[in-house]
Amino acid sequence: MLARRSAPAATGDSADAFLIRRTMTEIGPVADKVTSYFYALLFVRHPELRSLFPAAMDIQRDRLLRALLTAAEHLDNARVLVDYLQNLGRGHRKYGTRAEHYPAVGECLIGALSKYAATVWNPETEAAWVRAYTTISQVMIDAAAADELRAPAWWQAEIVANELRTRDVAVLTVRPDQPYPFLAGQYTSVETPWWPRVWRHYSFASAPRPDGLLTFHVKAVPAGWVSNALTHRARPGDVIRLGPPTGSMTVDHTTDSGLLCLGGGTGIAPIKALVEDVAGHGGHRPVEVFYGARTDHDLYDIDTMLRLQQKHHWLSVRAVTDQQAQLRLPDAVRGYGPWNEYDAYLSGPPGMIRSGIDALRDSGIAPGRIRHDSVEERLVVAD
Ligand SMILES: NC(=O)C1=CN([C@@H]2O[C@H](COP(=O)(O)OP(=O)(O)OC[C@H]3O[C@@H](n4cnc5c(N)ncnc54)[C@H](O)[C@@H]3O)[C@@H](O)[C@H]2O)C=CC1
Repeated sequence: MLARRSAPAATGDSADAFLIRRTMTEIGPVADKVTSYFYALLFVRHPELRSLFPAAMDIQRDRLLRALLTAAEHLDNARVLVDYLQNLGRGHRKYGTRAEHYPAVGECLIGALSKYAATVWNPETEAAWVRAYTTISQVMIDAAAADELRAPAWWQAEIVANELRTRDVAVLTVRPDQPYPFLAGQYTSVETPWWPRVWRHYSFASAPRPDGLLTFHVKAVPAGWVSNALTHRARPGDVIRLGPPTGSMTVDHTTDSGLLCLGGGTGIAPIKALVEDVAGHGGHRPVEVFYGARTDHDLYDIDTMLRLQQKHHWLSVRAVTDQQAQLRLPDAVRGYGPWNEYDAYLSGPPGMIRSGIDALRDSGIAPGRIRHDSVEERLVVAD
């Protein structure tokens, strides 16, 4: 039990969850100020923690606070919360976060919240936040400690190839310095030597390979420091750092259901990994891939996908370009089917994921069978 369940029963929330949501409603309109004040407090009171964060804090934005608030929001949903926090705790090892840092963060979080939620702040609210933060941090600390026994905090990986496929999309191949176990469909965080402590997410573009190499598809986006460095600057021999693998967009090998996969732009990367994964398990199920891009030229991986289609009778690949179809990827999928016997996998820009979910539900796929990475996480994938 993560939070005490008592009144107020009207919302189904525990008393703590109610007080926490009330604080969050209050700070919602001034979240930017809360974030700035929180970091100001943290770095003034605990200057030794400054080196854990990137030099330019505008890149960091509100990631830490947002993670804490996401956790607080799910206070009454123990299963979701514990999974989320364990992942977060493991992921924090690569930043150099240690157990003794957590109380400092908690104290500054409460300092920032009490200042900006002053009208609803009282001793009960403060006590609720202290309880919630104590639980949150303990789950993270325990998960980090357990992970320490079985995996490094980060991996170093040497770039062995950087193949520019279009003006702004590169396919990177890297060799981790030690075995890197992951599942097809997952993603990781990447730090380049040029922007220390700035981490960005990328999906694995291949299923685990016998040679241990990993591949990523990176699109250089405007003002994207990491993506531009990886696309245009990284050369064979350069060494990047990788965080642990994460994400649940993986294939359920206990069933033989078909897979309906929508990959938009560089979102095709994990879809290609899923196809290889199905092939590696014998390919006893239909896989239908819809690969969307703005123009034909942007279908930078279509040759690979068509080669896979030629090789595997159970795989069908359809390219959909905005230009040619006059409609976007999710709408194109509505024209095929029926899909009600399929598990669906969505990967691409947040707008595509949102409208893709609607289109797939309309096509009769149960919500529980639609898999995609968190849109919020994905918002920081590309920059
Ligand atoms: N590099 C990687 O490993 C991964 C990247 N991603 C995400 O995929 C995205 C790829 O960006 P780009 O290549 O620039 O893709 P893009 O913006 O060119 O869009 C690709 C496709 O998505 C469709 N689409 C875009 N916005 C849509 C909307 N609002 N509604 C419906 N359909 C829409 C378009 O029709 C197009 O077919 C980024 O957001 C990135 O974060 C996702 C997973 C893995």
